[in-house]
Amino acid sequence: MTVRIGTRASKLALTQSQQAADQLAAVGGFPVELVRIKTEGDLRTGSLSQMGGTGVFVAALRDALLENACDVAVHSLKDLPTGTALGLTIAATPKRVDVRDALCARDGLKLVDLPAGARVGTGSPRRAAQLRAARPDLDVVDIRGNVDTRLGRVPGLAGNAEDAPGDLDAVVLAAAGLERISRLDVVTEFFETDIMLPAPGQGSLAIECRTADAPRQSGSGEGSQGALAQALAALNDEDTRLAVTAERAVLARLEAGCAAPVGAYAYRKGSMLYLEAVVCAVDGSKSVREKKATDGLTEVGATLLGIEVAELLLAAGAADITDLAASR
Ligand SMILES: NCc1[nH]cc(CCC(=O)O)c1CC(=O)O
Repeated sequence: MTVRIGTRASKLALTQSQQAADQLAAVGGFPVELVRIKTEGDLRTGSLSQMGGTGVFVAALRDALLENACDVAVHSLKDLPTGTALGLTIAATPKRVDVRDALCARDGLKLVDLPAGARVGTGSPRRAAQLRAARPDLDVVDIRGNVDTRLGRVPGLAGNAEDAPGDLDAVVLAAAGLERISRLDVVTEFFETDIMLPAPGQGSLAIECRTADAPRQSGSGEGSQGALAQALAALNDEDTRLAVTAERAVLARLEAGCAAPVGAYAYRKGSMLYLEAVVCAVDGSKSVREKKATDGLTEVGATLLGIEVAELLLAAGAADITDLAASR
């Protein structure tokens, strides 16, 4: 048996798929190969909004799983819509890496050093809103493209000899993506979560497979599981699973679209799961922020925590300060 991992062809996707492949092969003892899946988002160059948002990247991989063109798909969890996919299961969330957003600026500048009017690029309304709240004098510019394209717009950060001049003073990217492609050298400041709450699921991967191949819940006879299911179970990190479950429950309860300016971060400490979430006005003028903890360290407990925090946000006026349904 060779396990086929379906992947997008971007550098970030290939890197994280290869890492998951190596780990699966190591714990499972079976051969693993990568299968490149072309997605609509890779083939077309138009705006993401016209294609239905980042979900298009995910949909092609899910189709490939259901059509048996691959056995496993590795997603960035923050790009996965909160709805479930019929016939598929998120079989593992490996231990999460750095959840923070990171400023990548010219000349080693930190946020406080950027001059008034400095042009800072991000395609994320969540990052734009929190940047503007911290520094209302910045010119936040909407950008898109893969990580290398974005870095290429800041002088000195492209990482190649024929460095383009660059039209931005800085960009904001997830530390996790930069870490995975070994480009943490471009970070000039890591934003702590009090300045910028990350996207729900940021820094975490979701390893998805057909439900028939997925590990069964404990208590239903582990010995009879297939080799793939056992290997997937070994890759799972339960604290990561609880945290991202709570974060994604906030999004789901808010019925927030993929471009809604919502941040959420949960983490387990001892016998408690802590969750903090924010909803912002995109212009940075207002935000509501709530936090809560639970000792219910189960999927259900984490989900209820997310729902409770979402309801606190709604009670505090979240729906009045921003268009929660915003998608692109
Ligand atoms: N939307 C793009 C995307 N999807 C996942 C990551 C990497 C970070 C992660 O895995 O959470 C990135 C790049 C970025 O936001 O800078």
